[in-house]
Amino acid sequence: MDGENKKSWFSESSGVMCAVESPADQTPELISLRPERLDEYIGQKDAVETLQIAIEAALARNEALDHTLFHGPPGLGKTTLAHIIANELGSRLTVTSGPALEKGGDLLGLLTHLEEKDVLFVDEIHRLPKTVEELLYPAMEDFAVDFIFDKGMHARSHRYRLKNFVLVGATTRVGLLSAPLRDRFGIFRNLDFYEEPDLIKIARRSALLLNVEMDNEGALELARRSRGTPRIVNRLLKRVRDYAQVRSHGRIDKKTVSESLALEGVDEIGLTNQDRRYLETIINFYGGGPVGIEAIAATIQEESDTLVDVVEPFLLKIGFLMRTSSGRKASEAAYKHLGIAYKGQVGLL
Ligand SMILES: Nc1ncnc2c1ncn2[C@@H]1O[C@H](COP(=O)(O)OP(=O)(O)OP(=O)(O)O)[C@@H](O)[C@H]1O
Repeated sequence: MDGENKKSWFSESSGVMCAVESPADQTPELISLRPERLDEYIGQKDAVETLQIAIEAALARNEALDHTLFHGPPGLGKTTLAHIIANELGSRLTVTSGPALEKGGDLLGLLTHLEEKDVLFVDEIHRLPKTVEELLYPAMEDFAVDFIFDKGMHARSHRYRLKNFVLVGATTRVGLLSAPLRDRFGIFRNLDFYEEPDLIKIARRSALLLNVEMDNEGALELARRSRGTPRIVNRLLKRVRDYAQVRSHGRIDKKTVSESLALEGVDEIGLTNQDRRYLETIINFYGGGPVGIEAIAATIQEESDTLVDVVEPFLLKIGFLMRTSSGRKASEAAYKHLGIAYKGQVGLL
């Protein structure tokens, strides 16, 4: 395959779109803010150390890395780590996602194209259809897939050997993964929200790459408003950069961050209009809760999956939300932040 253009690849048989990248030919505009090596990756110390050891050992033994699963809220760096793993191994990366693999043939098309030690990244792996997931079991465990010909008493099976590839899975809902799939991952890491010092480092690194000047207070203010999430740091940084360029002197400081993010509806602790609407719904419509997620979703006309994956994890992390067996409840801290008088638990009034 040397010398061939390996940037993208389509499974013609199944029509599944996927991207294949080798370390040398990743599209620069897509990954410009993305760390490419483990030593550039900021934070998540335990996960990084586990990977460092596993990758070094696999390279020394000239073996494929164990299959690896990353779980945690969106935007914390799961996809970035999949790219880094491929870079560190010097392997090609094939990118797909659970919902894109509708039929067994879609997955087979990908698996049979993988070379020795290639990395297959499956995002949203919890959304793989059951039939496709079952094909993955022997592929992960024995590096083989079984084709069944004919039916009933004439049924015959043929085992097709695959190259020793590395599966990297990512999910925001680890609880939805079946036990057989979960158990086939040798490395299993949770990514948690980032602490302020790491978010500041990410903001500084991205500002440097975007060639924009930012002072210490500006970086701190941006970090505080980024919901512990690198993707949000980068997104807000681009908005602040625009604002600084057009309305200010081009330099990012505390004032430009506060003013520009106020326009975006992002408050001083990073809550967005959507977060506030979610909390206000629980408090104003449902007396503070407990209330079921479907009722909240219907009231604010949002997908319940979006609320569970995107909105709730950070509100739970900062203690504004409680998930009880009878439903969601807003905490006293949430009332205080929103400036609403707290009357204690409804049931106790
Ligand atoms: N540790 C990190 N250091 C620096 N930048 C990071 C780090 N983690 C993530 N980023 C930045 O945040 C962006 C989002 O990361 P990424 O796409 O890997 O998140 P994700 O967890 O895979 O999210 P999703 O599951 O929603 O795709 C990346 O483009 C990258 O620039």
